[in-house]
Amino acid sequence: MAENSLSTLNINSTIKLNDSVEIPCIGFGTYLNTGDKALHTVTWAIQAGYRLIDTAALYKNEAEIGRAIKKFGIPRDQLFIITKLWDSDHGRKAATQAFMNSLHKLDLGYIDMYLIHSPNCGKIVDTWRALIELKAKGLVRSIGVSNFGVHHLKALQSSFPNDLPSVNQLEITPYLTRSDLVSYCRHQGIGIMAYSPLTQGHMLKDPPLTELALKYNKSTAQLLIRWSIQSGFIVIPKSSKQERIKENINLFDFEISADDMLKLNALDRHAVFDWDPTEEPWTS
Ligand SMILES: NC(=O)C1=CN([C@@H]2O[C@H](COP(=O)(O)OP(=O)(O)OC[C@H]3O[C@@H](n4cnc5c(N)ncnc54)[C@H](OP(=O)(O)O)[C@@H]3O)[C@@H](O)[C@H]2O)C=CC1
Ligand SMILES: O=C1CO[C@H](CO)[C@@H](O)[C@@H]1O
Repeated sequence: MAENSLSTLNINSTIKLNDSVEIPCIGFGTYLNTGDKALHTVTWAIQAGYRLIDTAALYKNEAEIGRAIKKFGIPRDQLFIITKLWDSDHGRKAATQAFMNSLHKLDLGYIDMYLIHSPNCGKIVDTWRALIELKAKGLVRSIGVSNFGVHHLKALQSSFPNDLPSVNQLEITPYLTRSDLVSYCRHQGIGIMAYSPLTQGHMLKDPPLTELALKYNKSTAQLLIRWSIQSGFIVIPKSSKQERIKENINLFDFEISADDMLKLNALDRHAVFDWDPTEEPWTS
């Protein structure tokens, strides 16, 4: 996937995936936003203009997210809902059942994208077959993976050469650019979705970042999210606070220069702040 054309980027920009599904370039992450917090934050996110919501069975907030969306009353086809299959639910039957549970909890008619949360389970081939069937039945529009390394993708491709994942959701930031994996995904036409784009807060006061943010009169959080979008990634920042939720999508009025993109890329130090299953062995 090519880098985004800057002049055309706006809050409604989408990326066309290898299955022709159009996905918003920015979405709202929801890990740790549970119960009432999930209800309020998703409402604030939709009000602020987010149209993609990222959840997972693991996050235990699917029902609240579905309720918030229905209460808001936005037409279903204006939203893009992602949820994920957890590691304990692999295999054809278990994966199908887990999907149906998520579908039931969200209660939004269909799911836009279903991801295998990680390759840590050992039954990927059977699981992927189940996802292909769910897509064929029209219950999910797009299927993909998360935390897959190049060896996992190659193994999956050898069994399913005509059914590649539409995306690979990965932890990616200027501090963790994963250039080999990103380049492999690009060559295969697999979209890249950047999670933990704010380094989970850890690097937001890093001097090179604060210096650049000052130059653009933006926060370091905005600079990191904009870096992701300009890199051609779909990006899913999370916050539990209304002001930050607004701040994190208010980034279509500036553009990071090519030189500054290089400076940001040079911050790479393979800094992982979440987990990293991309390194795990493939077991099918
Ligand atoms: N597939 C996978 O394995 C994974 C997927 N994800 C997905 O990606 C999403 C985002 O990643 P996540 O790990 O949550 O981390 P993020 O990098 O999005 O960072 C979230 C942290 O940054 C803080 N924060 C948010 N906005 C600002 C701001 N403007 N200024 C200062 N601090 C800010 C938040 O605090 P506060 O809430 O107090 O604002 C929170 O502590 C997840 O919620 C989840 O949906 C994440 C990890 C793994
Ligand atoms: O999606 C996720 C999967 O699990 C991780 C921890 O084990 C979480 O941090 C994360 O948000």
